[in-house]
Amino acid sequence: MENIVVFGASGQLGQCLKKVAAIKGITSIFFPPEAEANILDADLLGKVFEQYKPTHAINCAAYTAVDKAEDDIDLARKINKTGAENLAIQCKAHGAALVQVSTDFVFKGNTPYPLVEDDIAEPISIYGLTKLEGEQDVAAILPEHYIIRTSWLYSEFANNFVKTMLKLGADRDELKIIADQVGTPTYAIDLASAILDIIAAGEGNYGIYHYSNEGVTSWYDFAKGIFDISNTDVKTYPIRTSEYPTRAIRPAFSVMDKSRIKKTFGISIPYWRDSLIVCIKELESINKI
Ligand SMILES: NC(=O)C1=CN([C@@H]2O[C@H](COP(=O)(O)OP(=O)(O)OC[C@H]3O[C@@H](n4cnc5c(N)ncnc54)[C@H](OP(=O)(O)O)[C@@H]3O)[C@@H](O)[C@H]2O)C=CC1
Ligand SMILES: Cc1cn([C@H]2C[C@H](O)[C@@H](COP(=O)(O)OP(=O)(O)O[C@H]3O[C@@H](C)C(=O)[C@@H](O)[C@H]3O)O2)c(=O)[nH]c1=O
Repeated sequence: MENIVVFGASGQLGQCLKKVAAIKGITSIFFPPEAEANILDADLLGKVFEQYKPTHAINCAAYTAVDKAEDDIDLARKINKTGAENLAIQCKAHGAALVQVSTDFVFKGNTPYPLVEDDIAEPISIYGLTKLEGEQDVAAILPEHYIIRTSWLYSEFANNFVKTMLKLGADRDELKIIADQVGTPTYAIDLASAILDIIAAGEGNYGIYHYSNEGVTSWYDFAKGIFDISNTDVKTYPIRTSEYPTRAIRPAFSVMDKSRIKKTFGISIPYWRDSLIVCIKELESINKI
């Protein structure tokens, strides 16, 4: 019987896991708050593992402020690398497997094809680099790992591109959005469901996996989809990356090939626009209350 502990429980994916676990009727899953389960505090982690005796830990804790990380390297590295390493050490000591969530930003973003798990990771940002370091530490310490790289996460919870666009769309007459960065959005509820299904399968098959929704889009077309589905009336202009300077460089192309996760675990993945419709309906029903 699986016994799961989620770290980073109050973040976007942590909250999605809580919602999906309740829908699936999973009761042996625990969401200790950061004060009780800080991944930088080895003693605290030891106590959490003693208390819950997990068969699986899911690491949703991360430093995700991509631009800020460029100037906050030490903290980004502590959380994304050392925190992951701490969890892998605890899992090893207590016989648990670890789901380590990672990102498309470990790639440079210059391939002419969807990225497979064995493609060379060459991060171009501090966030991407520290996430890759976290992956490498986990893999070196703990063979019983699932490293799941995902991209462009959004949901009804926490901060994300969908919620930012809905807010900006309501406040402004026009928006300029990058059209030459291409990838795939991922509804964090779909990812949470896939993670819980992988754990429930209980068949090992450890390793690196790519997971996003199906399809390909740009940030511009993603925004157009958000405004179309939510009936938001705002003028949008497609722009180049060079016209929207940011502190961190982002990959131009980070579409991931999901064949491995689909084949290994028999997971079917929704098309990105279909999931976006579900999320916006969810947001609309929350806002009505
Ligand atoms: N968001 C995205 O677009 C994408 C995210 N990912 C990856 O998915 C995973 C989940 O991301 P998401 O849920 O969106 O991120 P969030 O930023 O929403 O959540 C991360 C959570 O980790 C918490 N945290 C930070 N430091 C610690 C710590 N020392 N101990 C315990 N918790 C801590 C944060 O708390 P606080 O807010 O207090 O700092 C926050 O609640 C991450 O691994 C991320 O790298 C991958 C691709 C895309
Ligand atoms: C707000 C805004 C953003 N953009 C662009 C900037 C950027 O290239 C893109 C997305 O911006 P954001 O800052 O919302 O997203 P960003 O933080 O870059 O998203 C990334 O987060 C990390 C955690 C990941 O792991 C990645 O997979 C990815 O989801 O949209 C515009 O072009 N116009 C705008 O008005």
